[in-house]
Amino acid sequence: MASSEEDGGGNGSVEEKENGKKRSLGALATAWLIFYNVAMTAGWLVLGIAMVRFYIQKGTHRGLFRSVQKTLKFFQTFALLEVVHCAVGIVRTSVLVTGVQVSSRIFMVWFIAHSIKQIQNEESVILFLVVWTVTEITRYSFYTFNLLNHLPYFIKWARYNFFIILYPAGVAGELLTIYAALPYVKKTGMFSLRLPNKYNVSFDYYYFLIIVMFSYIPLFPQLYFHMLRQRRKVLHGEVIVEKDD
Ligand SMILES: CCCCCCCCCCCCC[C@@H](O)CC(=O)SCCNC(=O)CCNC(=O)[C@H](O)C(C)(C)COP(=O)(O)OP(=O)(O)OC[C@H]1O[C@@H](n2cnc3c(N)ncnc32)[C@H](O)[C@@H]1OP(=O)(O)O
Repeated sequence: MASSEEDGGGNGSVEEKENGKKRSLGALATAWLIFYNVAMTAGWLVLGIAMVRFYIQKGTHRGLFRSVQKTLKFFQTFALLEVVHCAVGIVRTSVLVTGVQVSSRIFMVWFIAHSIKQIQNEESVILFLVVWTVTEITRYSFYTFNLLNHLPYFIKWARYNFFIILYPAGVAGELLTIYAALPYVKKTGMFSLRLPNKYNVSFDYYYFLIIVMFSYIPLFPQLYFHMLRQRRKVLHGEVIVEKDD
């Protein structure tokens, strides 16, 4: 998975550097991105406030996922547009990096937390929810202020430092949640297709989940090192020289 610098990408501000020159992002694209990022910041803020209020009022995490799930599903699914942004080139980040990040989140929301009610009260669900919320409030406000050319340093700092802890914590929450789902999936055979059937195809969701868990081993470091490279570039001004080949 190439880094965005290696792709020649990794830029979505009003003015983009291209081959050493500055390139203006169209007014329409900029306006859309500002709208998108403001909406996403607001959405994740609403989610964060709802979680804090729930915990203060009820004094427990039980029922928290259920109470915030509509907002979570809406805004996390809306993030599919990020892959579109990369694909159409208004945000020059790698489609692959963004695709892995967004699809793993969509998978967690719809095919794990939504589909398996029995695991919704696990502490690990709250762990990834809190981690995602802090990450996304920081990330979308970073993009918004960056597009407006008024980026406070502490937001930039938070964007490129919080992930050092939050990424492994989020991954731990996600993996523990999938792990907690395994016995239920095995017992019920959900989303599985057994032979014989008219399609002559068999699929076992239980083993699929185990493969997904193992796929974190090669994929997560790629995302983490991508962010470390972004951090070096943005906070320390390091230029990553493209290879000729
Ligand atoms: C079907 C089953 C699939 C199962 C797959 C299983 C494998 C899963 C392995 C992966 C595990 C992931 C786990 C994960 O979910 C856990 C967490 O998220 S924990 C929380 C911590 N996470 C993070 O901090 C990362 C959050 N995500 C991201 O940051 C991005 O999604 C990522 C693509 C990883 C990196 O983003 P990007 O490359 O864009 O980096 P930058 O933020 O530095 O941006 C680069 C430039 O692009 C501009 N940009 C990007 N997006 C926008 C936007 N929306 N609006 C405007 N501009 C944008 C940005 O400003 C930068 O421009 P510039 O260089 O000018 O500053």
